Amino acid sequence: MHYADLLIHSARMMATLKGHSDSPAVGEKMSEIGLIENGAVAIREGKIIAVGTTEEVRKACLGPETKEISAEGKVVTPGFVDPHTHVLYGGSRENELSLKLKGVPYLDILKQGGGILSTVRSTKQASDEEIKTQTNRRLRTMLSFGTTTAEVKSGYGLTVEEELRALRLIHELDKEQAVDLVPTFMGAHAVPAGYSEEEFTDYVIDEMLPKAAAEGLAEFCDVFCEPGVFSLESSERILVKAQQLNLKLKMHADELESAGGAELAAKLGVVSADHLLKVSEAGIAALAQKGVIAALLPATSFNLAKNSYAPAREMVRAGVPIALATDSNPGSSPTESMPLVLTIACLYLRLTPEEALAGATINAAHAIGRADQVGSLEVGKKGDVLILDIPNLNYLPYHFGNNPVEKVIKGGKLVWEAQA
Ligand SMILES: N=CN[C@@H](CCC(=O)O)C(=O)O
Ligand SMILES: [Zn+2]
Repeated sequence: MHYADLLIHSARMMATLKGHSDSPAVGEKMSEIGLIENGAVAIREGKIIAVGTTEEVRKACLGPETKEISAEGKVVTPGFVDPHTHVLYGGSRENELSLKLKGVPYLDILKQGGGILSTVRSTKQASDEEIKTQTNRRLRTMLSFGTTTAEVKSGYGLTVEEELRALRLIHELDKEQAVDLVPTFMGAHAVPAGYSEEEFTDYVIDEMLPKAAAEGLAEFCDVFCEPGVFSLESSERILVKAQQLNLKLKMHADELESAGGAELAAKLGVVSADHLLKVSEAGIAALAQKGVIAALLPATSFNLAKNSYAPAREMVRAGVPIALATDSNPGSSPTESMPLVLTIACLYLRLTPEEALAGATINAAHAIGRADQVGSLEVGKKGDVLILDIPNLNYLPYHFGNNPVEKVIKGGKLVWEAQA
């Protein structure tokens, strides 16, 4: 055994999330978070080389050059994985708050040329540098709230050039800052003026997807499948084409209306179906049967302020793997905070803190094809570790609206620390 570069020790409680890397945690297994009291984790050259009690890990890998960090009295977890974000954009949409408070529905704002289409305009107007500066600030906030890996979608371009630009910027940002980014192509995010849904679907299939795939710019393809945006039929056509181009699939499904989105997700065998507020019983059964991950976005439900949340308990009972994400975007979820998502997930999705943590780490890693690298504290994985300044796991969702993160370690390096 080699000596560690970094050894984090004496954690009052360390949640390793071990044992779920081959397949996502489902049902009762979502509560098995691999707790170790007085836990320690050792990292060398960016990767985890030992996990166990402080005594065991010190004995195995403490060397003369090893840097040590004490987590005494604190909780240690893997870095959060945020598997659904739209964090790359220009501008903001706080002007839509008053419309929302007057009761104007989200899709009506879009139909009037606002919503997503308003962000498409502000993104187009912004230079590459402006978009990167704004997105970097958001990514830094995500990091400060413990997110070490995040999926990021295009979808505020809606032309070939603008969608490719977004994907290129995601690649550049991935290299330039600490949060690891997984790029998703989402040209089918809204239908711009001047197109029918069918015409724009053809454009996505014939022009956008082949170019995005040819440049190797995206790992996943996602579609906003919702009556009034992209129908089941259009969504299926787009996703089938994406699959032919070797992209992995995701779907925004059954968010605002129950319309067979989950059933289509299961039929296509997508990696994750996201939102699912209005998923049908048959849809839940189909997701469970196909092992499709339900990526739930409770901060979006909270922010849409309609008292409507995904039926998470039914999904856990049915054996659907649950992941949690911020959905960070300028309209339906302008937040970067996974701890806030965990609180809303416990209070309104009725997940236990253990289930919520599994959803925000290992199952989230599965939802973006990274479970071999992140999402748990296990030998061989990236040294992405959080030290949370809380005495136990219940405290994480319990004390809401603040930041419980004391230190963020990414690839064995301290990349963020709370002010003393
Ligand atoms: N629902 C569709 N897309 C995003 C919202 C994007 C926006 O409003 O800008 C979502 O997942 O909530
Ligand atoms: Zn989304």
